[in-house]
Amino acid sequence: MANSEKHPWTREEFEAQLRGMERYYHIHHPYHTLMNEGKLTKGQIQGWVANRYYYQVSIPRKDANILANCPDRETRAKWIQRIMDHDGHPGDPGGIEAWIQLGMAVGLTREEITSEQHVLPGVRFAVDAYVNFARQAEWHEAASSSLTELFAPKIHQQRLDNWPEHYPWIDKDGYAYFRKRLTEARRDVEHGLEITLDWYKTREQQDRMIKILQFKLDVLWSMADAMYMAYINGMPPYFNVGA
Ligand SMILES: O=C(O)c1cc(C(=O)O)c2c(n1)C(=O)C(=O)c1cc(C(=O)O)[nH]c1-2
Repeated sequence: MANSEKHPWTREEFEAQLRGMERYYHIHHPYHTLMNEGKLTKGQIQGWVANRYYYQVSIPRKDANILANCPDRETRAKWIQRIMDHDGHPGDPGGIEAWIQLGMAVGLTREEITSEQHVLPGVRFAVDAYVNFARQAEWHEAASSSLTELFAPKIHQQRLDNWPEHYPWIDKDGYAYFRKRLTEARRDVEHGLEITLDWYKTREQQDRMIKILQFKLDVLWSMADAMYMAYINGMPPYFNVGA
């Protein structure tokens, strides 16, 4: 049956389909399962934190692209909060600073983190693909691509629950980022879902949204693949050709 002949999903069915995509979330990537089971070395944890920094600094640029393409004032007034969450505002140093604190808690220096010297090309390409998608896509589509955040509170909570036991060498002050995201991600998801469930009406459009969410899941999975190759297989780019 062609897409156009299929019945559209109801709001509830559509939301259930989106939530069902959790099976492809990076929580299931071996880099993350090893991390959650306490099986990563200090260097492998440091590699993850240093690389994820590039995601952290790119998220507000992604959100600024969505704002730039959005003619709806009410949406912009809400969406701008995401930029402030990460970049900070008076009274809150912001998520990027909290991530740097996490980096220092795992033994990296501020300079090592902010210089992006450890960021792998594969991670950079994956994250840049997300920012570029937000720049070029119709704004509802770009906004809806944030919905991997549906699955994020669980992964942040797992880290808060398991890291102190598995990685006692990490300074507890470093965990503020994960705590901060628990509430922020839930609020983001509420707004993101509202936009998404209102926007995609026909089954063809809803199927397209599933593909957009898959793209975003691919971004996160590909980041973890690049880190697995470099830090677990010991095969960073050019490892075999010498300096
Ligand atoms: O640690 C994680 O696994 C994880 C995943 C995601 C995500 O699912 O995209 C985000 C975050 N963290 C996060 O902290 C964050 O601020 C965030 C913003 C967004 C987004 O797409 O706008 N995703 C995520």
